[in-house]
Amino acid sequence: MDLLFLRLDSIGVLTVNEFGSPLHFQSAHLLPALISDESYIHDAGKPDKIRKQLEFFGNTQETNTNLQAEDIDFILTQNLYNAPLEKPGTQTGSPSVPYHVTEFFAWDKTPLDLSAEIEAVEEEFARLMRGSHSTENAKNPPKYDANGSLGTFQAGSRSVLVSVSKAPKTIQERNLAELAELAGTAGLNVAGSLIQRVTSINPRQILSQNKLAELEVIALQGHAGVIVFDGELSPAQLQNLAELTERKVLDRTQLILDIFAQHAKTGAGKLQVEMAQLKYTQPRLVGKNRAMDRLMGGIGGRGPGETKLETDRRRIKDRIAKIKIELEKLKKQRQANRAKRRRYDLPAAALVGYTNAGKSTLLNKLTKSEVLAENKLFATLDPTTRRLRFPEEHEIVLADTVGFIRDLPKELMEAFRATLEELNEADMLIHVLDASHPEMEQQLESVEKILEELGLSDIPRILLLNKWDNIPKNAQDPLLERFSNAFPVSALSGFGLAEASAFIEKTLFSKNTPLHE
Ligand SMILES: Nc1nc2c(ncn2[C@@H]2O[C@H](COP(=O)(O)OP(=O)(O)OP(=O)(O)O)[C@@H](O)[C@H]2O)c(=O)[nH]1
Ligand SMILES: [Mg+2]
Repeated sequence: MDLLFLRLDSIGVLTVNEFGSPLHFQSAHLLPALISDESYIHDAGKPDKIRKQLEFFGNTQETNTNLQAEDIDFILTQNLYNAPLEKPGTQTGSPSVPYHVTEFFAWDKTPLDLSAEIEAVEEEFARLMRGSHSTENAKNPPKYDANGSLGTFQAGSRSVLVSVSKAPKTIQERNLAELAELAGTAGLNVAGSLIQRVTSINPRQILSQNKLAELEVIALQGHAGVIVFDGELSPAQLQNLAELTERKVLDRTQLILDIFAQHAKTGAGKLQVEMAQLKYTQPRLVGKNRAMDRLMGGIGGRGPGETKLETDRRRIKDRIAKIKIELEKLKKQRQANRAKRRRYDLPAAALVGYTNAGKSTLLNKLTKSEVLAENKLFATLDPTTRRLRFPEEHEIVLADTVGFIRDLPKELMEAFRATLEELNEADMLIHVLDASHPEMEQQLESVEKILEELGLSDIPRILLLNKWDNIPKNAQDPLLERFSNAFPVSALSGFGLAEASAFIEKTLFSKNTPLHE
């Protein structure tokens, strides 16, 4: 840990006799880790050796490394030991741990030429870290990245996912599974994960020193340049992390914002996402600025970093003001479009639901169109409307909308309120639920909560249990009993759509339901 955090080239231990004369010497340095997934297989024989080594040095735990018993266990279970421990002094071609410990030398036989070895190791580090975090900024300068920790990352970057929460481990695991999907959609590879259950969240320090050390080791092993936290990091937490790790730190909100930025197609969509990103970045720049104040204080000047931050902040403010005006214009346009539609007096239905539930697939199937539908979160960002013709000359406008997600970041909620405003005008909401998803109950709940927050609970609604083709026969009846008003459908195969459409048509065209006031 000290090699890692204090950036030491090497740590050496010298034992002395009762008169203070040197006896033995042993040293250790970090290695560029080459860990494959298989190397996590536990080998019961070796951990004892590390324990013995630690015991040999007696007080190593307290004075040298602050290692707690818990950390040692962690290191042992993560197989942080290597072949050289067995045959001291020999370095195997592909080490399974990121450090190397030399053999014990009698002091008078110690070969103390470390510099050549360190130089070689550093070269190797530089070579292996290419494509990891060290070159991230140089190749792809992020737009609003004033401190190296906010902003974009390169596609294909390796990441470690972290959950720190009061929730039980099973829930944290579930949330990390969704975070992994988000990370994959954003273009990150997942190299590892870390879960910590806490009794309360520290508003300044999201991870304890020990856990942060674990995280660094996992990231080092997995060559991960990006760390993604589930949930939202406060400016202070982010700032502290940025001081302690050189890796790019993202939280769930930033990840979602990034996906939105990648997927937005229309002018309005892009502006809305940019606005949300700016609003999220702004307070976090201020936070970092204070750290910079403190750092610069020592040499008594205002550093170039700070000046840059100030211009960055001013630019962000200007940009937000400009975007606001643009969005206002677009809103007027949309209102005009809606007014035009109303003149034709076509009833409107909107597809709503959790992201990836199958809304776009359903729109395509019902209206024989080809809007983008794919196995990605937030494939749809820009609302698309299509006409849907029923038998008997009945025609409606069907709108596809952006998918919902649990704990939708409030910046996004605000940004998309304008788009979702269209939902207010809908005469009917078609709630598409992925009935085959292991989290379907939670997804249903999230969607209903968001609909309520948007003030849409009163609009007539139909619930579709989509992806019915994925539901095993014996699970079908219990589902139909549980959701007695819902329609089982498959947007992919078309199963159940005739019944569902008939119900939609009846709701929209029955004389008793006033559609337009
Ligand atoms: N097996 C099965 N897969 C489906 C069905 N409907 C949709 N899918 C798949 O689910 C994935 C997501 O579908 P989309 O239509 O893009 O979902 P969406 O709700 O529009 O998602 P976002 O726009 O990302 O919020 C795609 O890979 C679809 O092929 C279905 O009835 N059965
Ligand atoms: Mg979609």
